[in-house]
Amino acid sequence: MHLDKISTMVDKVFKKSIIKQFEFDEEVASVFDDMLNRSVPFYKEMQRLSINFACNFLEENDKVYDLGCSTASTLIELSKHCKNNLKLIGIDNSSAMLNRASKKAKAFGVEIDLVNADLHDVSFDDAKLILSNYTLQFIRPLQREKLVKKIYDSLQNKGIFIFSEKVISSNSTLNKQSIDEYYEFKKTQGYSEFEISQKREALENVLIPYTEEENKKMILDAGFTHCETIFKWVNFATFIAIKK
Ligand SMILES: C[S@@+](CC[C@H](N)C(=O)[O-])C[C@H]1O[C@@H](n2cnc3c(N)ncnc32)[C@H](O)[C@@H]1O
Ligand SMILES: O=C(O)C(=O)C[C@]1(C(=O)O)C=C[C@@H](O)C=C1
Repeated sequence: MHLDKISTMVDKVFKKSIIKQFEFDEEVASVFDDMLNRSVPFYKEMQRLSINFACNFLEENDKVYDLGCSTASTLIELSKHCKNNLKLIGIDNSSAMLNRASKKAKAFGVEIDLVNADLHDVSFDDAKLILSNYTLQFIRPLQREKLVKKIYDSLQNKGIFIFSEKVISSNSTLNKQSIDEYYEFKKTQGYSEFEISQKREALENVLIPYTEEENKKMILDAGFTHCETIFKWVNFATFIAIKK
C-alpha cells in the first residue's frame, strides 16, 4: 500500500470563519497529510531528499528521532527506504496527530516508539540522526535556541540534524514578492483567497520564521561544525547540520 492512500480527507479547515489561533488539534490532524502536501511546496521532494541524505549516514540499529513527527509519514517512509534496521522515535505533543501516527505505523508494519510529549521536556539520547521538518518554526525564539542546543548535545559525534523551515528574507521587497509567490502556489493547490488569508491570520505569532542566515547562525552557535541548505523553494528551506 502507498502512504498517500491512507489519509484522503481534504483540508477545508479555513473555509469557514476562524477566530482562534492555529493549533494541531483534531480538526487539523484529520486532514493534515493533505494540508502539508498542498501547503508546503515540493513537500514530497523535500521528504525524499531528507530521507536519502539521512540514509547515507545511518548504520544498523542507529537511533533516529523525528521531532514534531505529526502523523509519522517521514519515519514510515524512512523505514521503507533505509536498508538498515533502525530504532525510530517520533515525538509530538498533539494526541490527535499521534493517534493517526499509531494507526499508520501499524498499517505499514513499521515499529515506531511514539512519545506524546513537549519537545522541551524530553531527551533525545544517543541519537545518530534527528529530523525535524517544519516544527522549529512553531517554537518560541528563545526556547528554539535552547532546543537546538539540546539537539546538538543529544547527537553522537558525527551525528546529523536534518530540518526544514518556512523562511523569510531580510530584504523587504524580496520578502513581499516571496509571500506573493507562495500565495500563488497555494491558489494552484485549490485554496481560495479567503482560506489563504484566514490561515495567515491564524498563524500570526504562532509560526515564527527566521531567515536562512538566522537558521544557520542558530545551528553554528549551538556547536554544529557545518550547516548547508540542501533544498529551497522561495520561502521553504531544508537544511542539514553535521556534528563533528
Ligand atoms: C508542521 S508539523 C510537522 C510536520 C511533520 N514533521 C511532517 O513532515 O510530516 C509540526 C508538528 O510539531 C508538533 N509540535 C509543535 N510544537 C511542539 C512542541 N513544543 N512539542 C512537541 N511537538 C510539537 C505539532 O503538534 C505538529 O504535529
Ligand atoms: O504558512 C502557511 O500558510 C502554511 O500553510 C505552512 C505550514 C507549515 O509550514 O507548517 C503551516 C501550518 C501547517 O502545519 C502546514 C503548513
